Amino acid sequence: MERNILEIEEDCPELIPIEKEIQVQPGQIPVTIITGYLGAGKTTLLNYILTEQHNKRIAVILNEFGEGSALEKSLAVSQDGELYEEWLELRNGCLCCSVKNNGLKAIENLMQKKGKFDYILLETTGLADPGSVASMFWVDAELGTDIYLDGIITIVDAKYGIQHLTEKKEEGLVNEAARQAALADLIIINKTDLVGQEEINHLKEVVSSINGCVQIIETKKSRVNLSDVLDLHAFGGKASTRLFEHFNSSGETHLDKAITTVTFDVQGSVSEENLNAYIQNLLWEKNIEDKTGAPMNIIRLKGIVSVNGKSHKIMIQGVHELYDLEETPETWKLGEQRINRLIFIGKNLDKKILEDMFSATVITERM
Ligand SMILES: Nc1nc2c(ncn2[C@@H]2O[C@H](COP(=O)(O)OP(=O)(O)OP(=O)(O)O)[C@@H](O)[C@H]2O)c(=O)[nH]1
Ligand SMILES: [Zn+2]
Repeated sequence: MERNILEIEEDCPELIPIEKEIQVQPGQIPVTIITGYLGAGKTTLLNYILTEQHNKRIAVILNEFGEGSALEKSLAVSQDGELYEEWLELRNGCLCCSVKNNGLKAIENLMQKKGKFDYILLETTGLADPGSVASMFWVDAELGTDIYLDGIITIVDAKYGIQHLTEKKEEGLVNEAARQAALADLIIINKTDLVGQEEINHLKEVVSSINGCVQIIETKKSRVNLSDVLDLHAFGGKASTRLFEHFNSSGETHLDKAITTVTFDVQGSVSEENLNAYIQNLLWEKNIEDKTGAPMNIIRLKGIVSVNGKSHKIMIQGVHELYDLEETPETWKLGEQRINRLIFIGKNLDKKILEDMFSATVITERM
């Protein structure tokens, strides 16, 4: 069954940042990961930002070694072996360098120029799993004191996006494009000059069927408003979030075997121990199965929960096997219903099973 996009948007609980800047450590620099399939327009976006006048000091790490593409670009880089380590200072205050790997080394080098920039944009290779890049910022404590992950932006080619997103892979292999869409906090449908509005709308439906809670914008030549792409605070990490009040999940999934989004609301307060066990069974043990016996595979997990005995709302953030329970600055108000809201994006998800198992972690109806 086809769902219309407006409906999907209404269905989605949004994680809305409040008091945006408050929790960020002074001096911590946000990093946004720019991902998207080969040739979707990542470098175009970053070049656009590098050449626009915007009064921001942005450090941009370009991936000039797009695997399987841009042969001449990679030749140019390899001619001068060290070139990719070199940071170029541009007239509009931006810094730029190009790298041939996932760019983390470049970030480490960049941190020696601390004070010269306020924001980092990192392009991944077209076939990269942005989740594993994002994970580095979580597990690398040293990086983590200097920078925080602001969000993952996925660029989708308006013309070839559907083909990339729906391409069948051999059993056990992931569809890279679909994974990139699943992990996105913002999706940019680029190259809209190449197709009609009807095709764009169809692509939006496919994108929404994978990631039901993502904001989507349309661009030509990756031209965006900077304010649309920066400071998303998608991981909340150091920022506080709350979930949007309206929430009517249909939780319907229609593309069999494909990546889908499941959301639900459960009332009460959970036991922290049981909650951890629930998440770990899902993310680590992968021993929770759908009705057909296929293990659920969670790519992205977000939520706000009420943990028994805690006055503050707790935020859950997960990417692949990594997850965090973090206390937000927001407290549960006196008499406020304690509603736990969860969003799962992944494969073989069964809403009823996920919800029932979550409900089993609830130990008090209210406090
Ligand atoms: N028609 C059209 N072409 C575009 C648009 N945006 C980018 N392109 C072209 O698409 C090609 C690929 O763009 P890039 O920005 O290099 O794509 P990328 O995602 O960085 O590619 P890789 O790093 O190789 O994966 C370039 O030739 C761009 O000029 C657009 O909106 N419309
Ligand atoms: Zn590129």
